[in-house]
Amino acid sequence: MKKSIAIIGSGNLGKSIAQGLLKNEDFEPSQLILTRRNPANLSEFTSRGVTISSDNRLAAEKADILILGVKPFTIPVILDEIKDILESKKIILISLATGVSLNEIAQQTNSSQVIFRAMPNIAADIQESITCLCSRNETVDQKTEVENLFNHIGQSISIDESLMEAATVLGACGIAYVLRFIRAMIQGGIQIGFDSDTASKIVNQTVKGAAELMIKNEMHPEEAIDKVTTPKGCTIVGLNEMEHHGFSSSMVRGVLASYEKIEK
Ligand SMILES: NC(=O)C1=CN([C@@H]2O[C@H](COP(=O)(O)OP(=O)(O)OC[C@H]3O[C@@H](n4cnc5c(N)ncnc54)[C@H](O)[C@@H]3O)[C@@H](O)[C@H]2O)C=CC1
Ligand SMILES: O=C(O)[C@@H]1CCC=N1
Repeated sequence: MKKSIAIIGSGNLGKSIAQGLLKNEDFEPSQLILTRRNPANLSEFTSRGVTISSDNRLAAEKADILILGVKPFTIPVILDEIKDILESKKIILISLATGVSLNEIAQQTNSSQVIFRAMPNIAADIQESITCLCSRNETVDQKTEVENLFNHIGQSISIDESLMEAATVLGACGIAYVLRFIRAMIQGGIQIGFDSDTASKIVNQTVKGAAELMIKNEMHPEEAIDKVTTPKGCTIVGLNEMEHHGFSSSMVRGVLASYEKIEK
C-alpha cells in the first residue's frame, strides 16, 4: 500500500512540496493530506483529490510520514498538539523549520521518535529542489524512504546536522538570491533596449543554460567564464565593472548575513 504523507502548515514551502509530489505519475492525490489554519487557502488542491483540513490531529492520525511546514516558533505548539499520536503509532516526522535542531524536537517527543530535518526550496514545485537532510533514530530503510520522497521533488543529499543552517542559506535562501540576480539582469536588459518579456526570456534561459552547463559538465564557473571573456572584449569589461561595485563581495556578505541571522 502507498504511504500517506501529511503536511501540517501548508504555506509557501508546504504547497510547493505538494505541487511537486503531485507531478509524479506514481503519486496518488489520495496519499496527500494538507493542513493550515485557513484551509480555504488550499482550495487549488481540493478538486485534485487531496485531503484538505485544519485538523492537525486528523492529519497525524492518517499519516505514515508527517511533514511540519509551520514557522519555527509554531513547532512546539504542533508537537504538543500531536504528542500522544506520535507515541501511539510509528510515524516518520520531518521538520522543515529553520534553526530548530533534532534535539529540540526530540525533547518534545518520545526519545525513540524517528526525526528528520529537511531543507528544500520552493523549486520543489517543479521538481527541481535541492533538499539537504539530517536525521536521528532512523533505520537504513527509513533514510532511503525519505531520500526517495525528496528525490521526487528534485535532488536530496544527506549532510551533518551542523551544516543544516548553512544548507538553509545556500539552498533555501539561495533561490531568492538567484532570483534577485535575474531581476537585476532583466532591468539591465530593458535599459539596453529589450521589452520586459523578451529580456526575461533571454535572461531566464541564459541562467538555466549556465546552471545546466555546470551540472552536466561538472565544471567550475571560472573555467566556463574563461571561454566567454574574449581578451579586450566586452564581457571582461562588464565583469570587472561589476566587481568594482562589489558584486562577489556583496554576494558573500549577503550569504554571511543570512547565516548570522539564523545562528542568532
Ligand atoms: N519559504 C521557504 O522557501 C522555506 C521555508 N523553510 C521553513 O519552512 C517553514 C515554512 O515556511 P513558509 O512556507 O515560508 O511559511 P508560511 O507562513 O508560508 O507557511 C506556514 C503555514 O503554517 C500555517 N500554520 C500556522 N499555524 C498553524 C497551525 N497551528 N496548524 C496548521 N497550520 C498552521 C500557516 O497558516 C501557514 O500557511 C518555516 O519553518 C521555514 O523556516 C525552509 C526552507 C525554505
Ligand atoms: O527566510 C526564511 O527565514 C526562510 C528560511 C529559508 C527560506 N525562507
